[in-house]
Amino acid sequence: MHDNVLLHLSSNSNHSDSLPSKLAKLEARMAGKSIPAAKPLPDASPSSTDSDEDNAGDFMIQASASSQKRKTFQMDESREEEKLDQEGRTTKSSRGMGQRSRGGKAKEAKRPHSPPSAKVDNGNGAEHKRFSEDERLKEDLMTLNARCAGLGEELDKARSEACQYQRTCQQLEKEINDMKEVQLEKERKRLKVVSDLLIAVAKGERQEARLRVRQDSVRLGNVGVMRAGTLLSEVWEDGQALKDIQARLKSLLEQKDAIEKQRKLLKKKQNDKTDASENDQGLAEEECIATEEMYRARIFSIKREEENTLRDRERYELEKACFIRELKRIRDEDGSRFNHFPILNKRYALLNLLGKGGFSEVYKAYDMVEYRYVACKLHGLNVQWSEEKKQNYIRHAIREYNIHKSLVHSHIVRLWDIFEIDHNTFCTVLQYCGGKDLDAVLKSTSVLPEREARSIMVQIFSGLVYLNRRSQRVIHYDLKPGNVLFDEAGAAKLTDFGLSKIVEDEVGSQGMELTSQGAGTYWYLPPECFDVNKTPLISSKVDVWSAGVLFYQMLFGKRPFGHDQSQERILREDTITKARKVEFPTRPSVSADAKDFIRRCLSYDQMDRPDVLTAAQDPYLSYVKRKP
Ligand SMILES: Nc1ncnc2c1ncn2[C@@H]1O[C@H](COP(=O)(O)OP(=O)(O)OP(=O)(O)O)[C@@H](O)[C@H]1O
Repeated sequence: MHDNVLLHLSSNSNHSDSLPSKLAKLEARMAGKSIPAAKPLPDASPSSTDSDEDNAGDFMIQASASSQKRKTFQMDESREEEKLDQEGRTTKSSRGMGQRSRGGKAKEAKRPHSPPSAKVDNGNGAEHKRFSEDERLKEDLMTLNARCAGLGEELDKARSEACQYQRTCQQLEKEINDMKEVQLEKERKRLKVVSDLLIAVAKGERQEARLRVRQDSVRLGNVGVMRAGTLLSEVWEDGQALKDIQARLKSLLEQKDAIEKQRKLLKKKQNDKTDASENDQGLAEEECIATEEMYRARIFSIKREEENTLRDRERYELEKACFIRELKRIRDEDGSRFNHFPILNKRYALLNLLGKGGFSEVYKAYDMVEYRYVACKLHGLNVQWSEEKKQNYIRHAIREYNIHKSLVHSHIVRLWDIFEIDHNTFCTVLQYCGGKDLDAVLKSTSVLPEREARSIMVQIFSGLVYLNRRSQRVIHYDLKPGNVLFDEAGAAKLTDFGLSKIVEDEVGSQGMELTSQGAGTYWYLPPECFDVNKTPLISSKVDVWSAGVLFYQMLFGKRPFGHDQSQERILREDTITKARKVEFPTRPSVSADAKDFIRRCLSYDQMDRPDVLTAAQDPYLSYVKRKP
């Protein structure tokens, strides 16, 4: 805005810049009066001007030039006014200028013009005319001088205003930059405070975890080191709780034995008293029956106690499994090269280790850009691997990333980010699930009530349906308890798409070729994946089988096929290839509908097994009862 005004004023000043020199010339001419007085004034008519250029002389030329300039000046003024009006920014000074110019015009209008006279024939008339011309020129000169001075003043004022504006702008710019710097510094401090607090909390949690483990190890046991020759190996040493349980069981057994002995003695006594009197016999029999009843009651009570103690032992085993898991986690955390609370990629503050997989460590972390907890999965390439193997692993991870990042569903863990840490390590950033994974749940409770297990199945199938309704269908292929996570609210979410397959559009109803045979966790894979005679054709029915195994495990605390077998033994003994019929334990009691659903999911032949979309519609998984 100010620039416009400036430009405008400076253009005016340019215009008036020429004025002083012109005025000086005019003044000089007037002072010198070098106009030849004897020369008659030319006829003012346009035709006479044309015909008599010598007679007209310099003065007339100047005069006509002067009036021409006046006109131009007036035009300039009116243009200037128009322009200012248009911009709606008429300053006070320009208003003054306008008034002045209007005053000037008024004067101009009042000023008697010297009409070209047809009868200029005597000296007096010419003298008079020259005099009035001189007067007019003087007046013009004064007006122009005043105008010139006014414009000069305005120019100075505008220049000083411009300088002021410039200084203000520079000042403001500096203030903005200072404020930005302060803001950045504050942000840095804030993040530092946040990360320091998070780290302090995480450190506290670490200490607490180690203290708990130390305390629990007295009760639950510990891993000790055993030396056999030069070989050192780790062995589990039972804790006091198991020793107490076993001592209690032993004592109960001894008590039971003692009572049994006494019972036998009593029986023997009864037999020996057969020769006593009838009366005595009656009394003795009464006594014997009462004693026998007492022994029986005692044995019942011992058995009850025994059952309770066995339950305690079961609980102990579950606690021990969790304890060992925690021990392993702490040991992995202590051995991790990321255990010093680093900030990765300038935004992820690593806190505590959540767990370690085959080739990865998963840390709980805080995203300081999005302000949320995340799980950072650090994939480490083994430095001893060949370059080809490393490239293979990276290709595999990128493939997994590309599949997983596009999945957005409430029952699928979100994948937010991926970045490189160093030449041999990269990190994927996942949605943090604050609950346990299903594996940990099953290690701590062995079986789940049917209602709870069914709800988890409904959620798993919700995720699977999403995978099968997308334009690019996905077979998860690695559904197992460790790949079902729970968030803080208890919602189940599928994760780990490392083995998943994309079903291409042209795949027929028979399914797609399984090219990566041998991968996966065998307890959870269907028979078709073990077919060695031909390249198996697979479909979403693989995930239906795995879901059936998961459901069975949640309800009965064990896997339906090869539960106690190692992966290697499952392959060697063709356990799954022989898994034609699923058997159910009698306990715990589970509804017939649940068993039927499991049977459908674990149909040996793919043709008989429902696909994901059909299984998800199963009445057993529907909370809304359908009308028959
Ligand atoms: N998004 C997550 N939120 C919270 N915990 C997670 C998350 N992802 C993984 N974990 C935990 O981190 C641990 C290691 O996970 P990871 O997926 O690396 O292991 P895994 O599945 O046991 O191994 P692998 O992938 O090699 O089979 C597990 O205990 C898992 O519960």
